[in-house]
Amino acid sequence: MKKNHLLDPINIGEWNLRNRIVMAPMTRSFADDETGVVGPDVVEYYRKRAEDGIGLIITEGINLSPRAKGTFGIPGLFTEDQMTGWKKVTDAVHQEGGTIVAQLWHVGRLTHHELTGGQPPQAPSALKAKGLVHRLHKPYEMPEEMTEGDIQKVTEEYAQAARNAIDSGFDGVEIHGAHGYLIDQFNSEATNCRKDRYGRNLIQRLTFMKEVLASVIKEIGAEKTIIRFSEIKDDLPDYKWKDPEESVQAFIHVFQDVGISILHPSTNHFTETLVNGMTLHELVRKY
Ligand SMILES: Cc1cc2nc3c(=O)[nH]c(=O)nc-3n(C[C@H](O)[C@H](O)[C@H](O)COP(=O)(O)O)c2cc1C
Repeated sequence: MKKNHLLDPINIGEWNLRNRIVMAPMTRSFADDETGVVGPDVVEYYRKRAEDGIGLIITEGINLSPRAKGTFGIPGLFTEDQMTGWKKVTDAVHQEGGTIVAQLWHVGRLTHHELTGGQPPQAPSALKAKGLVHRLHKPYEMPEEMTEGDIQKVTEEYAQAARNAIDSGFDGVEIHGAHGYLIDQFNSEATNCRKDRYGRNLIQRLTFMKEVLASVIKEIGAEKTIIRFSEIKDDLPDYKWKDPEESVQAFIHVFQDVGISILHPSTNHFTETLVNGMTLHELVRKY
């Protein structure tokens, strides 16, 4: 009989995981909405998952700045109080023998000024998302097109949030590059019509993701960094990569260029887009 390795230890990056069970990132909206600080309920939530034996916990998406926030109750990693809150979570998980990484999230255009302290949403291009803001139930607003200065600032915020994660006791970070949020808005031709070096064609659209990854890796190292990416955009359910094989190849080239090797493809909804009979995971493995 073929041996099942699910409960065998495995080394990934810098982590010696006790088994191969990974908890997917899941937004819980448990944080104090005003401060983005997590409380004892969040400590207990993650402690329990570690006690239950999960090998690697990837947290819910965490805001890297006030402007990154897309709905109510999302925690942050950009103030001292937020870091103090997370330190209690990471201590509790480590006491249970677990490993935990922080998923860093910026929603880009998928928000509203009522959620971001009065600031308008920002995005690669001034293209408004269809539909209503999650739980605010108001239409999305026209985002501000980011200048090169804005792009530089947000890139630095990713690196700072990654540093804050390590200083709060996390074992690493996952960069949320999937599901139609800011990085994905740069990656996709549906949401990026820039004419500068961040747009124009597939390779250049991936420049923002590449620079974010490079700045995070410079700050904390590639051995502590995961990238999540996907085809599906929550706000554009019918969107499909025009040429999935070309897209996956371009993504993998970026990952190789910056030296990141811990990949988290989100296969949610990819199943209809089998390429030559291959799933997204098989395609990723091919390149
Ligand atoms: C309640 C809920 C919240 C989620 N929040 C996030 C999130 O914060 N970040 C993220 O990358 N994915 C998020 N997801 C997607 C999950 O990580 C996962 O990809 C999805 O449930 C599909 O599962 P599968 O990948 O096993 O098919 C969320 C899913 C659920 C059900």
